[in-house]
Amino acid sequence: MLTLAAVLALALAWGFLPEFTVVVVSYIGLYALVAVGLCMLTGVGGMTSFGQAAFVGMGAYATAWLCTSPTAAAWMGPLAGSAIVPWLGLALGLAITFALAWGLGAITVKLSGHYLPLCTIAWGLSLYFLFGNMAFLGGQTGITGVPALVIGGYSLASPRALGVLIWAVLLLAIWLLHNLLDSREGRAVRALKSGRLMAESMGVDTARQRIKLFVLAALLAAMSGWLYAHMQRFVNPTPFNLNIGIEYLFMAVVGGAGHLWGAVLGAALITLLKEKLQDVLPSLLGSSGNFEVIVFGLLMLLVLQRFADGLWPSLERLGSRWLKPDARPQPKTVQSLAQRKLPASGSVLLAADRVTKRFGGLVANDAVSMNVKAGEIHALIGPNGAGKSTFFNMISGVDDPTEGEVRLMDRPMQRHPAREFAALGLGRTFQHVRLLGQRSVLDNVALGAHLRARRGWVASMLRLDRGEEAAIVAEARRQIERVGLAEHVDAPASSLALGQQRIVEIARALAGQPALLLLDEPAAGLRHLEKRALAQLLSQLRAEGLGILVVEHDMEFVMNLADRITVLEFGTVIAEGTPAEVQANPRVLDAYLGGAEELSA
Ligand SMILES: Nc1ncnc2c1ncn2[C@@H]1O[C@H](COP(=O)(O)OP(=O)(O)OP(=O)(O)O)[C@@H](O)[C@H]1O
Repeated sequence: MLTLAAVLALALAWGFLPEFTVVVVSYIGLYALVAVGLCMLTGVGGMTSFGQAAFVGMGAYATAWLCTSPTAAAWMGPLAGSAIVPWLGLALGLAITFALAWGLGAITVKLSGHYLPLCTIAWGLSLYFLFGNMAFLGGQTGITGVPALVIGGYSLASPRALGVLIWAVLLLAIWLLHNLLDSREGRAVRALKSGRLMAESMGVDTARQRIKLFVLAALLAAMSGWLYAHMQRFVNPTPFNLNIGIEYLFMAVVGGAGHLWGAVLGAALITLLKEKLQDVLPSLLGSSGNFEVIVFGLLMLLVLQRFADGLWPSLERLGSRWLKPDARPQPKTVQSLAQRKLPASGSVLLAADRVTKRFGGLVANDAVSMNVKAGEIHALIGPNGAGKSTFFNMISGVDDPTEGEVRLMDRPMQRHPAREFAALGLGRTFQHVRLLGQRSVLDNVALGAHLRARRGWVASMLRLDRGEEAAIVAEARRQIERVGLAEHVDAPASSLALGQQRIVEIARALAGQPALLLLDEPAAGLRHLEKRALAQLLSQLRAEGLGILVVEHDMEFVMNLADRITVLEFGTVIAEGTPAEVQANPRVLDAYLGGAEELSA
């Protein structure tokens, strides 16, 4: 609301603002366009890039070259010099950026940790030097004589006219990105930040999403470069160097990486701050040194120290004291999501045949064979270090067995990624809870339904996915109610107790309508009554025909619930049978220290 009011006020005042202010506000718009792309890349997707300035340069140089080069003019024939050329320049800039960002992204975004930011520095530097060393791009002097944009015969030569286009493009970009974030694809993009394992297990193709995000941020930067070239009317390499790339990152982070309006705030603050420092410092400290760079650096340090999440979240908190957040509109009729036909009760869903996993000399799983059938709860137990988690990884696509075979729904699954397991009907939870802590329970659970819907990025951006999105949200609500967490539906996931977070993970798995559910220590951290409710829920799921495999240390829970139990010790199956058979097995009793009491719960 407040942001809308601010934008409206700016629109009304636009005609009356002094020329200098108009120029500054237009620059803020240009920088903000790059910063919102970075906000998606870094704040939402968790990938840091120092190299965005190079993409801005790509957009600027493409149009500058096309508009001024005699070679380009010869290619264009009668079109040369017409008002359409800058628009062709935009198409050229976006096309080159798209191809380059896709290529660079394919190589770099696979890298994790500090390697990715280092790579962005490397290509950011390379592209910057390329601009300065290419004779046809004018070397260090650059290209002059870039024409003004013309729309429908109306020239955008003045900053006041071009500024309107810049802010229109920025607002359109924010609207599209906001829509994207509020969709199934947006949830998939957000999931990237919590690591590949969780996202892939929900059916998200993480490599593809990361590249798409990277290309999106690069295209926004190129768009900004195009507008910049037609505002400045000349280009040279200086505004596209690494320092500026770092400043763009500052804008996104100071504003509040992950918040689109935070990027606009960051762009405004940093532009105004630099402007003021350049004015004030020389008169205070003399003009012999670049003091503004030093003071700017120190101020950034202070802001980041005080507001680690950026300024926007603090502003939002302040605003929420006076303004109620907009309620999510609830559609009256909701279409239903694709339904999976569950396999017949008793059919084998998962079969592990002599699965062996070696870590160097250590055999974590030694020829483990077991199966899970539809309509049964199968428990996998064993002392610490017995190899349960390793086996869990083998049967969920996280890791491949050294030997042996895993079949899911009768299909061999070697070297298939976790998302293909999810597509075949495997839902899972994690030993160490993997939720997006800042997002609501509803959002987290809705991610589980990712594979039950189809709409992609473009449909999401244009809000053509509303029917499907409403169906996902309705399904997520249904699953949250089913697991008994209805009162927490809008709470951030991290505000729940750890035991409840495990239940949220179960609801998320259920939202995918799995045929087989793998639960890693679901009862850990639950209180007695909560465990009873969980046991009831799992029994109900079994009655509905789901196959459930539970890895669990709580013997009372397991013995009262499971139909069959497999016991692992030192990576080997030492027993398999009903709870009564397992409890009477001397090898099992031996395996558990003081096992007699522990097992006969
Ligand atoms: N990535 C790995 N590299 C080397 N060794 C590993 C790796 N993962 C597991 N191990 C080893 O394999 C063995 C089995 O570990 P695993 O985590 O599967 O046991 P677990 O039964 O799940 O134990 P817990 O109940 O404590 O979770 C352990 O000795 C462990 O140290």
